[in-house]
Amino acid sequence: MPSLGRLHLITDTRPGRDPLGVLRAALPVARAELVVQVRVEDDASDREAYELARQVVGLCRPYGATCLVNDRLHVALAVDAAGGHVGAEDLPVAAARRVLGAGALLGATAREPGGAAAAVAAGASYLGVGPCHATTTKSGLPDPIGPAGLRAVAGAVDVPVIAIGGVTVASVPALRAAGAYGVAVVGALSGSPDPARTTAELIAALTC
Ligand SMILES: Cc1ncc(COP(=O)(O)OP(=O)(O)O)c(N)n1
Ligand SMILES: Cc1nc(C(=O)O)sc1CCOP(=O)(O)O
Ligand SMILES: [Mg+2]
Repeated sequence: MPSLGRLHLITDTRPGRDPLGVLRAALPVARAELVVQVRVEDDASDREAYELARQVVGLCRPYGATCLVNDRLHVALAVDAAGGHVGAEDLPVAAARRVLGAGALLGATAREPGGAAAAVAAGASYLGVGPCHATTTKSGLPDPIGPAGLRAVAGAVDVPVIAIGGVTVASVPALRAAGAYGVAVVGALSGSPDPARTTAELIAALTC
C-alpha cells in the first residue's frame, strides 16, 4: 500500500475557485507529502469529476504526490488514482474496499471512537476525523469535536488520523498534539492569497 502524505488538499470546485491553480502552487512545495483529494460538488457530472481527476493524477505524478477521489470510486479506478475516500452517505467501507482492491488507499470519515474502530475493521487505511473546528466550506455538519474529540478517536485506532474542518496553520500544533498524523484542508489553501506560502507553512507545522 502506498505511504500516506500528511497534507491533504481537497479540491475546491465552488464557483470562483481555481482548484488546479492552487494545486500547481502546492505541488512543488509539498511534493510527496501532498495528498490531493478530488472532491466535486454533488451536482457535478461524472464526466466533470473524471476530467478533473485525470488532470490531477497527471499533475501529481512527477512530484510523487498522491491522488485520491472522494465518493466516486469508479472515477478513482478510471483515472488510476491511488484510492478514494468515503463517508456515511457513500459506499460502506467494506464495499469500498472490495471496489478499490487490497492495494488501494481507502479513507473513511469518522467522528467518534466506535465508528472509527468499525471503519478500520472494515478496511479503512486512514481516517478523516472532524469537523475539528467550525467551517463554512460544508454545511450540515455536526458541532466541532475539537482537539479533545480528535484525541479520543486517535486513541481508538492504529491507522493515520487526518484532522479536517476549519484547519489552519495556527490550529495544526494542537491537532498534532492530540494525535493527528496529518490534516485535510479546503479553505486554508483555496482561500489563501499565496497558496505556495501557506503550503510551506502547513508542511512546516506538520513535520517539525
Ligand atoms: C480527509 C477527509 N475527511 C472527511 C471527509 C468527509 O467525507 P464525507 O463525510 O463523505 O463528506 P463529503 O466530503 O463526501 O461531502 C473527506 N472528504 N475527507
Ligand atoms: C468536506 C468536509 N468534511 C468535513 C467533515 O468534518 O466531515 S469538514 C469538510 C470541509 C473542510 O473544509 P475547510 O478546510 O475549508 O474547513
Ligand atoms: Mg462522501
